[in-house]
Amino acid sequence: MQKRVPSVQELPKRLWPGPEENPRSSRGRQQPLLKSMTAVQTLASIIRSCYGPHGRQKLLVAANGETVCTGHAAAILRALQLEHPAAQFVREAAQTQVENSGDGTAFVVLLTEALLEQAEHLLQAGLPHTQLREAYGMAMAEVLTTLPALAIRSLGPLEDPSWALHSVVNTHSLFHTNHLTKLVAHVCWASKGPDGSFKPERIGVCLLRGGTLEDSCILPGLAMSGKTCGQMTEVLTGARVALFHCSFGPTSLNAPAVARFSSPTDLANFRKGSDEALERQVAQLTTAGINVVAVWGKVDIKALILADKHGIMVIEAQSRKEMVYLSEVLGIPLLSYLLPPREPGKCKKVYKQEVGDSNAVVFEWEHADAPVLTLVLRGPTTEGLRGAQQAVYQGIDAYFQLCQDPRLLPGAGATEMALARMLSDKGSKMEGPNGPAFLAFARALRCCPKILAENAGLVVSRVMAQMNGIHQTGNFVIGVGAEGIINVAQEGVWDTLMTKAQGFRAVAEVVMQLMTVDEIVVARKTPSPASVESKGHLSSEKKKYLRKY
Ligand SMILES: Nc1ncnc2c1ncn2[C@@H]1O[C@H](COP(=O)(O)OP(=O)(O)OP(=O)(O)O)[C@@H](O)[C@H]1O
Repeated sequence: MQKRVPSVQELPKRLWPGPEENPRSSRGRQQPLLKSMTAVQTLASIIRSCYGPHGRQKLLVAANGETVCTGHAAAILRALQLEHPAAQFVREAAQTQVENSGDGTAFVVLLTEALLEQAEHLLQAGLPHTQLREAYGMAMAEVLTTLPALAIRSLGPLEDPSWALHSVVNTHSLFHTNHLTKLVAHVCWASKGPDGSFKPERIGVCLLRGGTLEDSCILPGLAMSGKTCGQMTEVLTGARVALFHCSFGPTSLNAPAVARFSSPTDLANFRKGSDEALERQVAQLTTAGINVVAVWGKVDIKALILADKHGIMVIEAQSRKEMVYLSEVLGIPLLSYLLPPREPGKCKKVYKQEVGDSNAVVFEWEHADAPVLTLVLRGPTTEGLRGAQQAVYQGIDAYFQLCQDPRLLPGAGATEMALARMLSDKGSKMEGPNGPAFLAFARALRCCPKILAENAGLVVSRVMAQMNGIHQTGNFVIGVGAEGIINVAQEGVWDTLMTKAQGFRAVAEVVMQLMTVDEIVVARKTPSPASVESKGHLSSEKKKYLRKY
């Protein structure tokens, strides 16, 4: 039977009657028309409590066993093992957002959910998919056109960026945020090239356990956590580096040979032989011009004595990630045998640096593309340091965005509220199905300030009513603070225009796509037809392996 499309006059009536007057409402609630609705709602319910500066943190244990305490949506999404394809799809969009702009992950997930919820409501009321998509597309275009007009501040080319980065760095950090924001601003500013260009890869971030976040500092070049082992603690000119992820000592225990001894002389000869081999290996490094060796593994005392004899500086690294990064910067491989690399990694100098009671090793280069500064983060726990590291990366990414487009929007939900007001004004004057769709879009946008208020423990209805009242007067710098509504311009809460615009585009793409899906069919790995047929259950097996959500 063909579905009847409601007339233009009929649709608004269907959208706003009481529950008893809407014959489809109760039926619709049991069976969502948008098949991705439940999965997206579940995903959003995980992220919701982390949104904004009063959001909660999650203690995550990733699949590799690494623990991190974070409120960053990107880290939470990364740790989730999602099975539902729609949830995976939303996660991918949110991850693309964070890869492109470093921020706005939660925004993408939460606004997607809110828009789908509103779309579901309109579909239940009988609005055809095609018309809904078209109207949502028009509303999104209005949002993207209006957005630049709301950007009332911009970062000057010679201005200290601390004020602009404060809310980005501050959102998920618990302590000493001013100090951290100042460090991020300083490191970004000072690493700019002579032509004023800014490259995030010119900044290193090093985590050093010990002290507090207040003890964090900036070092020149690339600093890594680790200690120098022998007498050589610095190479101040022409450093030639080799990197190893094996022990710095006799040939690895993984070697296939098994030594068999029948007398003490055999043992003495074997020892002499392996000592000679080790001496040859260290001498080979010197011949290849290596004078600095960084090792992700144990440092053997005999090998260290030989290294000292040959004037090689030996560094015992403490983080594999830092070794991988160093290998990328130097352009040399991480070797698993004690052999010289084909080409040594070159840098100007390498030296030991004490930071409080911890040790770091600094690499400095002369060429322009190498890291020029490292922000060294201090703190008592690795989990806390990882959270601070994420805040630092978000700050660096935000500065990168501001170098491309310096415009900033009022934060704390003020921009979303202003856009909602604009769409409501337009929608209420529109004829036909576009009107309800614009109003639904506006309701979805209000989810952002609503969640901020919820997470701050405020009375949501009161805050929203106050905010709405002031926005109606044309004052669009009113957002949600810790104790109620705030003037974001006075409080200095800003979001970058680029991040917000990219976020809206990402949401548009996901929502439009998910609205077209009428069924989600997942093909499971099927057993071979022979084995299934032999059991005589082909049809039921087929059903089992072709699962519908
Ligand atoms: N001090 C503050 N007071 C009020 N609102 C703030 C403050 N700092 C940040 N915000 C607001 O919090 C919102 C951003 O929250 P959050 O950082 O949790 O979301 P996100 O950027 O989408 O996600 P993520 O940072 O996890 O990628 C923005 O609207 C921002 O303006």
